[in-house]
Amino acid sequence: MSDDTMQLVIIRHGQSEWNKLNLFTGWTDVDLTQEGRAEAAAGGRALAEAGFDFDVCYTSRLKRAIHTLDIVLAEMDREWLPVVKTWKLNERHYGALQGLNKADAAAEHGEEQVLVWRRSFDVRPPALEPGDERDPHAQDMYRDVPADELPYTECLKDCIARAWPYFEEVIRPQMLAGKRVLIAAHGNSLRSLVMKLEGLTPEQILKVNIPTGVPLVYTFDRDLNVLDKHYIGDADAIAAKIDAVADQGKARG
Ligand SMILES: O=C(O)[C@@H](CO)OP(=O)(O)O
Repeated sequence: MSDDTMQLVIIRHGQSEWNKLNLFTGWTDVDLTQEGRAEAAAGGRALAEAGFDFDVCYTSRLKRAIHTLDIVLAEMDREWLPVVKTWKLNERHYGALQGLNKADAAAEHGEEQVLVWRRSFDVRPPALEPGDERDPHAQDMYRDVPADELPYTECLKDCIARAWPYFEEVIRPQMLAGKRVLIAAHGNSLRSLVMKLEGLTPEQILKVNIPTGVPLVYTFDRDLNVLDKHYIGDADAIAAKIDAVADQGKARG
């Protein structure tokens, strides 16, 4: 890579237990399935085989992303790299939908409504009630976060409002300093970054689905203009994975 370009690799966690069950997940801290661990390992091997290396890694506070990163780094023999875990890269909070089956929700409320909840830019899912057992205010993992910053629900716009400033203030300076950055995060926290990095409109981001466990490589100039973007892996298999994510919101046929 020449001095006037910057590299960023992002990877969505591998299949989680609730991806497998097709449940709205958000901030629910579920682990990877065996298939999810295998996806993460394949992603790590693909990065190693393509000659990628990193200087610093970022992930969320949720174990499905943390474990994905651990597995990727193990495959690359880079377990010693610094890793920053931040709630700002957590999945979008899915409010009171967390734990509901997406296909059941489509059967009950209609596929259009589920598409709005899943992919609209600025419509929030129904919020958690304060005191709900899923309320992040009551969870040890967020005890250092100011209470007024913790959500009861989030639309993509809300997720961008926390994830993008973190990228701008923390990650971008690392890239400008020449550090090669790897981010392991979630479908919608990564869609937040993709929307801003690529300057997409709300209509364009609606159609963007990120496959599990596949590294996505960006090359930028120093002003963060995208020069190149590509997934690493078999194009047909990746397209099938992207379609599978889009289809999760359909009622069972
Ligand atoms: O349930 C979730 O938290 C997300 C990611 O798995 O799902 P969706 O793709 O429906 O936004």
